[in-house]
Amino acid sequence: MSQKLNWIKEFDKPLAIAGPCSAESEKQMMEIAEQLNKDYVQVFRAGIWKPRTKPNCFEGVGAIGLNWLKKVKDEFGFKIATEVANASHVKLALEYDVDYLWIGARSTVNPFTVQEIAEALRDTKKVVLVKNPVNPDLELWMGAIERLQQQNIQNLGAIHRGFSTYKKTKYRNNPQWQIALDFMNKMPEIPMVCDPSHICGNREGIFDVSQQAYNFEYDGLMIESHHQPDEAWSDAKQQITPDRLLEILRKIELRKSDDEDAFYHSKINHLRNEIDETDQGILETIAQRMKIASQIGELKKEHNVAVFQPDRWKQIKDNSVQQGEKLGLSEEFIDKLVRAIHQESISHQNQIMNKENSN
Ligand SMILES: O=C(O)C(=O)C[C@]1(C(=O)O)C=C[C@@H](O)C=C1
Repeated sequence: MSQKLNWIKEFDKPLAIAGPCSAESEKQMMEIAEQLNKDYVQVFRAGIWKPRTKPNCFEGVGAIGLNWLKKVKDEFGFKIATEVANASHVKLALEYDVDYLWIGARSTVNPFTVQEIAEALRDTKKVVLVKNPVNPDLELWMGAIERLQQQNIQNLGAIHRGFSTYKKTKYRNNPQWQIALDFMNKMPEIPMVCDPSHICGNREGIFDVSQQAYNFEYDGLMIESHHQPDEAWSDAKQQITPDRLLEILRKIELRKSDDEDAFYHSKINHLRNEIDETDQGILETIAQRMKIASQIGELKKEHNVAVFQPDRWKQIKDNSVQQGEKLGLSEEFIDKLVRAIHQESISHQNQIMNKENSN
């Protein structure tokens, strides 16, 4: 936490940004603001301009909603936040003294858009948060932060909202935690906020994803909250009531980076040694497997047989998934692991084939 940018240290509790997916009416905004617990929620969010997948959907109330946001700020003392997707949104949001502006996942993918927003925000002291791009591209996410830094914008943060997939998983947007963890490693000063609403796409998973984020020492949460979630004009399935939100925020456990306790240290060091030895064994086993694959490669070359053998590959994959299940390893993990091993194996065999060809 200590090396993080100062803006995140302003609050005595972890950052919680909450409020409706979309501003719908002044009454809706005031009712939600009234119901959100001020001890746990510091920032009130509402979408004013909504980028929607399909045309003819509700695309946000537009600038009028900024009046309602401003009223929430004045009457309830929340800081206020909204999404901006172009320079005119930025201009209006600044006019209405919006405190936190975020760049949405569909904007982060486009460097022209990010550049336009960054230039419109030049020198601002407002907090600017960048959602991960919809596609799993760490460089694009970091590149957006760099564009903002180049415009002398210093109060920056990132929002992890998960990544689109063609094959639907239990998540609306697959978290792919490793990408966010890599981001935190490469930009340790940038606070990381998790958006479990967009990761889950439903109400049920929000606690687990939020807790997982805190298990990784994230700095805050952005959770969509509506006084009548079923009636919401956008993303109804993933919004939760202010009461449920409070329950979640109270229940979540925070984690620290380390513990001074001597017993903890000796125990974890011992276990980490065991991990190192096990990893060494895994690598030796994989290297041994590659030697066998190379022998198969030589044999195939002699007999003019193709490297890729779809039936055998399928058999290996199915067997591994079955074995993995017995060992408590997920199908998703086994699938990735055997694919990586197979890819390395066929690349060894290709080298053998090509080397002999060029002689
Ligand atoms: O069984 C083979 O033919 C191999 O070359 C081994 C192997 C593997 O590494 O598992 C590699 C390539 C084939 O597509 C199938 C399997």
